[in-house]
Amino acid sequence: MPDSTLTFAPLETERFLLRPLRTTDAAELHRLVNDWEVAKTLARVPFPYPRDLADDWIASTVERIDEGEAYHLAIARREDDVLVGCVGLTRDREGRSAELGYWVGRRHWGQGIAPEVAGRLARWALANLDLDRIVASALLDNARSAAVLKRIGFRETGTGAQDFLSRGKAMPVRRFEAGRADMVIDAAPAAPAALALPEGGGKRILLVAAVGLIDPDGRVLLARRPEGKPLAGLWEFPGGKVHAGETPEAALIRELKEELGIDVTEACLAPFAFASHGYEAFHLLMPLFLCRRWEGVVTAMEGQALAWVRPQKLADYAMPPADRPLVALLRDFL
Ligand SMILES: Nc1nc2c([nH]c(=O)n2[C@@H]2O[C@H](COP(=O)(O)OP(=O)(O)OP(=O)(O)O)[C@@H](O)[C@H]2O)c(=O)[nH]1
Repeated sequence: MPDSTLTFAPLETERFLLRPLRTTDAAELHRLVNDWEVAKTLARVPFPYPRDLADDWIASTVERIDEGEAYHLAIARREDDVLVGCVGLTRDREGRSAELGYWVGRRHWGQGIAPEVAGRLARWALANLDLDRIVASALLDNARSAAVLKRIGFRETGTGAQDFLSRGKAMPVRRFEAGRADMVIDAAPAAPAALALPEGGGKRILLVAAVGLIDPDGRVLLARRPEGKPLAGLWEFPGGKVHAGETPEAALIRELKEELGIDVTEACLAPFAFASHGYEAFHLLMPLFLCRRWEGVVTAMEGQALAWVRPQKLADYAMPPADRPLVALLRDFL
């Protein structure tokens, strides 16, 4: 888990690297943020901004990344590591939510930096931290920031008031929110297993084969959907779409080799139950097999997080809505 600055792998975007701040960023950070045009839009930044505060702030961001509490990162140009601003996320563990914020130095405005970096951090967070939603706010008269949030998938939820350190008073703000469904980049699943459209229209049926792999201790394998896929960050049973001309068993054997590097035979796949669930863009039909025997070592071939989970603990993992009935059945059966 990227919970430490030692192990926190910088996030890449097309033009920038989002990396932990360093002590050597302090002078440039101070130069960029000690600017009324920037500070006046930020709730937690004083103006004027004392030079020492840059050092203290950088030290605190490093600590908070290590503790997994907040991820305030430098926006650094990939070609020359020049600092152009900051983007950050502060967690509220109880609410399974986090607050997104960002600023870009005035000399770097007009290049579309904010949507590029804020979108990347929000997608990363939903895929890798145990969050269900991200919130953000923009000053009522900051149309530019509101447009950034809308562009990356945030929905406007209302208005409110927030204390602004730079202004020394509470200011009216517009509030925004995004969950997994909002951040999806590629909402429509690829076509392969689309069965014919039902007469009279309606949603197409997507056939997906999945498996409950069970280890000798009776634990079930869950895999986390990686960033970039719909529902990123949710835990699911390994598997995938059934391609045209494939049986569910053949699809599963192929997917288990591709995703987990293991060999499974059809004889070891026992039909167990199925999920039938209406998503917005399609209706999912998903047979779930159980499997206790395979060859090879379970390996995250696509870098996805994996977890062997006791049946009673399955409910602690956020899973796609289609899986809920399957979890209950598994818990009773195992
Ligand atoms: N494998 C799997 N998919 C599930 C589960 N529950 C569930 O709703 N799904 C849905 O079934 C669909 C599976 O598609 P996928 O994108 O994983 O299929 P795939 O591996 O072929 O992906 P790819 O087309 O990106 O290669 C997704 O829409 C996913 O959200 C589950 O427990 N396991």
